Amino acid sequence: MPYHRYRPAHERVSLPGGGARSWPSARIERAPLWVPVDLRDGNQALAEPMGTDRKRRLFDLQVALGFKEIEVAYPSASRTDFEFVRHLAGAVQRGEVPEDVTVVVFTPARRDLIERTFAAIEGLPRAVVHLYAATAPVWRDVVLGRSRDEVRAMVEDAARLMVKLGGDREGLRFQFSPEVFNLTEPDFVLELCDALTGLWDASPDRPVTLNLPATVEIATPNVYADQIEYMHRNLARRDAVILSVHPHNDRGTGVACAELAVLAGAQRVEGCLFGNGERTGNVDLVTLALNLYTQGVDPMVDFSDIDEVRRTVEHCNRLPVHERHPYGGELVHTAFSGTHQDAISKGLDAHARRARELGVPEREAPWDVPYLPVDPADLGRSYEAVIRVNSQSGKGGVAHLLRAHRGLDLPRELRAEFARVVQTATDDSGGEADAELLWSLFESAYLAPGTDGESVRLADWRADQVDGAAGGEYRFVGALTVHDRPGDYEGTGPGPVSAFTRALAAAGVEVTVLDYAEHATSTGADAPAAAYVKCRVGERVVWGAGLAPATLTASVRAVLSAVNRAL
Ligand SMILES: CC(=O)SCCNC(=O)CCNC(=O)[C@H](O)C(C)(C)COP(=O)(O)OP(=O)(O)OC[C@H]1O[C@@H](n2cnc3c(N)ncnc32)[C@H](O)[C@@H]1OP(=O)(O)O
Ligand SMILES: CC(C)C(=O)C(=O)O
Ligand SMILES: [Mg+2]
Repeated sequence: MPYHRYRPAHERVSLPGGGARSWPSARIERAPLWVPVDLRDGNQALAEPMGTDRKRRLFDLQVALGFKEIEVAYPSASRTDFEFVRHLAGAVQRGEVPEDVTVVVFTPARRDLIERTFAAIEGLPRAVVHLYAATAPVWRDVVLGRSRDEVRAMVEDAARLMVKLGGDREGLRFQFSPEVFNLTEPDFVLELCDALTGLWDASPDRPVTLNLPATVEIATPNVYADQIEYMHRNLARRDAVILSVHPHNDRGTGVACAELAVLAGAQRVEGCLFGNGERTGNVDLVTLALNLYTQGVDPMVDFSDIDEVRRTVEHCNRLPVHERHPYGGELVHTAFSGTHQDAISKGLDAHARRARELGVPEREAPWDVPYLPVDPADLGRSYEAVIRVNSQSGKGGVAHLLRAHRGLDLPRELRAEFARVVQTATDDSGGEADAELLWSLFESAYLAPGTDGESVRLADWRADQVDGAAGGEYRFVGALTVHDRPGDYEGTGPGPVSAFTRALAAAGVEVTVLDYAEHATSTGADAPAAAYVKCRVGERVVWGAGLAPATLTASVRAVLSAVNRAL
């Protein structure tokens, strides 16, 4: 590959002065103003741009999520976009849009298109008109065919026209974007921006938004941060400027660029939900907002039902969101691998314990679960999808699913034994074992072992405490069929299980119970019981399990399960 055709960023952009920068040691302690541009920048990148219905649906979603400034259209681009702004003007007048929400419309620096833009916002009580012009050298030379002075004249003419068309209108503000800011000479951007804030008479009461796009990413995020900090420190009328950024994602570092830009002084970030947009997309506002959230900072937008947000965005864009997309992708809270599942399962248990100790609901307890940077429940996700089992999984994940879906809390050794059963099945199928499949594997391995011709069958049994016996001796009496030879047998022992093993011994089946556990499978007096026993049957050591309404029956079934598995 001819890499020598490309030049490193430092040969293409350089900052005057260099040196002092404060962003590396800054922290983000509050959310910037997020401005979704899905309905303009995102929309212009779709094969089938949105019509009024889809645009309105996305707009309503953005309002519901809490965005306060929303770029809604490029009204001079198409009838569809123009009509959408007219539609919104009607909606605002009918009181369908909250009063603290402002719409932004986008225009190039061309007289006819600016006039059309102002016609679109007629009757809107609050709006931002966003002017853009290409300012970077290659764009000046190749696209516009204008010198720096000519570009400045073009931008100033456009800005004056905007003042003429709406300068004294209450509720109207202006915004400027020097296109491909990150490739433009810093002194030229400064010159243009200062000219515009002067021409538009920016004041703290009526600030101008200066939006500095990384239209095409070309460098590592620290370079963008330096460029933003340079503007932050050198802009005139700084207190009358809302410093905004607009990263794209060509190098896959749009999120990093936006975060470093905020550290460097940006107050406003434009982007799209789940990162739709030109080429590799605009920066993803969902990721940015939730990155803040998971640092304990109020993101000022609400993603507590992230799947609904994703579905709506997918519907409106007619584009899928990748399964691995940060925070919102189908699979991002799911672990398939054994050691991750084990850690998550232990982490969730520890979290529940911590909440109990603190006396707070689990949703309020501090979050510290391995491999899960955010509590899926905070995003409206259930824990069910967190752990999924395939051939890469181990006992932790298998045990977690059986507990979550069937209330079975297997003893540690049994987990390992059953995990091997599951591993064989998933290796054979090459696929996933969902909760249903796990249950049927458990049933056939433990609850009905050898059903087609069980070696030992039990019918008509009872286990009673022997009256007056010291220490509460038990007698077990039952009809046992061993290798198709039926007979009535009995045995006594200090507990019902040992009494049963003696009856088995009388029938010729030597069983020693090595370990035993039992529990209710849910809460409540009627909860079915589960019992697990580890037995030596002849030369073999195996686990058995039993489920029944009563603990005693579950225990007897567990021994029988072990015996049949061994034989
Ligand atoms: C980085 C960004 O996202 S910028 C936004 C890009 N978005 C879009 O382009 C979507 C909507 N665009 C459109 O519908 C059309 O391009 C229109 C209606 C704006 C203009 O259409 P047309 O008049 O047919 O022009 P065309 O689409 O070919 O655009 C190129 C022209 O715009 C000029 N131009 C490009 N940017 C600007 C600007 N910011 N201000 C003024 N003129 C500009 C180019 O120099 C070129 O002019 P030329 O024809 O004299 O060489
Ligand atoms: C803000 C505008 C000009 C834009 O979409 C970009 O530069 O990417
Ligand atoms: Mg853009």
